[in-house]
Parts: sequence; structure tokens; C-alpha cells
Amino acid sequence: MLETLSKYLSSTLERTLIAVKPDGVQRRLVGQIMQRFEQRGFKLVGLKMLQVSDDLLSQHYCELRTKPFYPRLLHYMTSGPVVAMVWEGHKVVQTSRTMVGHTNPAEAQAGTVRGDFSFHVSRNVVHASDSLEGAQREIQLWFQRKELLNWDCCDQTITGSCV
Ligand SMILES: Nc1ccn([C@@H]2O[C@H](COP(=O)(O)OP(=O)(O)OP(=O)(O)O)[C@@H](O)[C@H]2O)c(=O)n1
Ligand SMILES: Nc1ncnc2c1ncn2[C@@H]1O[C@H](COP(=O)(O)OP(=O)(O)O)[C@@H](O)[C@H]1O
Ligand SMILES: [Mg+2]
Repeated sequence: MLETLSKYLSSTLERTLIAVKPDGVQRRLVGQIMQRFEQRGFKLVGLKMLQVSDDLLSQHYCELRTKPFYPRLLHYMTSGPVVAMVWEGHKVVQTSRTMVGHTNPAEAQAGTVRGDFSFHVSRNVVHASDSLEGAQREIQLWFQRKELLNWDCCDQTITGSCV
């Protein structure tokens, strides 16, 4: 039974890109945000701090290029370093969108990252990929393959008798 569940969960693994935006880093929220993903049971497989380039952002936010707020968004996202992460787990894309909350913090529920830590859409602390396809595209954009690590959890790999 346990083995069947574990096989099922590993066959439905997803990865998603989460980025703590410059305001989140400057407000020292990185640890609290990472803690939420760890305690939910997701696995960190990629992590780096970077000053994002205009080129990366224009690809990342290509769908928003024609929006009136786009120039302000670029300015915001380059106003300081970003902490980018790749988290892995069952339904991690959808679950992390729920954990992050509505784009506009005024509509984000309390208990979500945006609902707890932000009050304006132009300073909403964190990015989360919004679909499986989007996550795959964004992970390739932000991370090189060798920067993503596969590793085993000691609490999930013990099979035989314990020593
Ligand atoms: N009127 C708006 C709309 C959006 N934004 C910024 O643009 C980002 C991207 O918008 P969108 O992709 O629509 O929101 P989300 O998917 O929730 O955010 P992200 O892609 O950053 O996860 C928002 O997070 C926010 O920082 C903004 O400043 N002003
Ligand atoms: N009306 C807006 N005014 C200012 N910034 C916005 C607005 N809408 C979206 N943004 C910014 O653009 C980011 C990306 O937008 P979008 O991808 O639609 O939402 P999300 O970040 O929830 O995926 C948002 O997180 C937010 O920072
Ligand atoms: Mg988005």
C-alpha cells in the first residue's frame, strides 16, 4: 500500500519556479518563504541569488510586454537581488500558486505569502509559475540543467531494517 502510494507520488512529480522578488529579499522574508515550502513537504532542487538582467526579465514576462505597468515592473524586478528557487513535489505548481495567493495582495487571502506580507500589486514579494508549461519554460530560462540537483530524502529511502 505504502509502496503503491510512493510510486504514484513519484510518477506525478512536478517542478516549479519560485522567486523572492527584490522587496522580499530587502525585507528579509527569504527564510520565512522558504520555510513554508519546506513545511508543506516540497523538496528544494535549485537555489540561487542573482541580480536579474533586463534580457531575462523580458523573456520571463514576455506576456506582459504591452501592459502599462511593464516598465515599472522591470524597474521593480531589477531594484535589487532576487532569490530564485526550484521546488519539486506532487502538484507543486498549483499548490504553490495557492500558497502564494492572488496577484493583487488586496485580494490575497490571509495565510498566503502575499496575503500575509504585502499590500500592493506592484510590491507583491514573490513569483510563482502559473502552469506546468510555464514552470518548465521559466525553469529553463532561470537555471542551467547542472544547477538542478536530484537528491534523496533520508526519511523516505529507508527500506530494510534500521541499523
Ligand atoms: N498592475 C500590475 C500588475 C502586475 N504587476 C506586477 O507584475 C507581476 C506580474 O504580473 P502577473 O504575472 O499578472 O502576476 P503574477 O503571476 O501573480 O505574478 P508573478 O508572475 O510575478 O508571479 C506581478 O507579480 C506584479 O509584481 C504590477 O506591478 N502591476
Ligand atoms: N495591475 C498591475 N499593476 C502593477 N503590477 C502588476 C499588475 N498586474 C500584475 N503585476 C505584476 O506583474 C506580475 C506578474 O503578473 P502575473 O503573472 O499576471 O501574476 P502572478 O505574479 O500572480 O503570476 C505580478 O506578480 C505583479 O508583480
Ligand atoms: Mg505571473
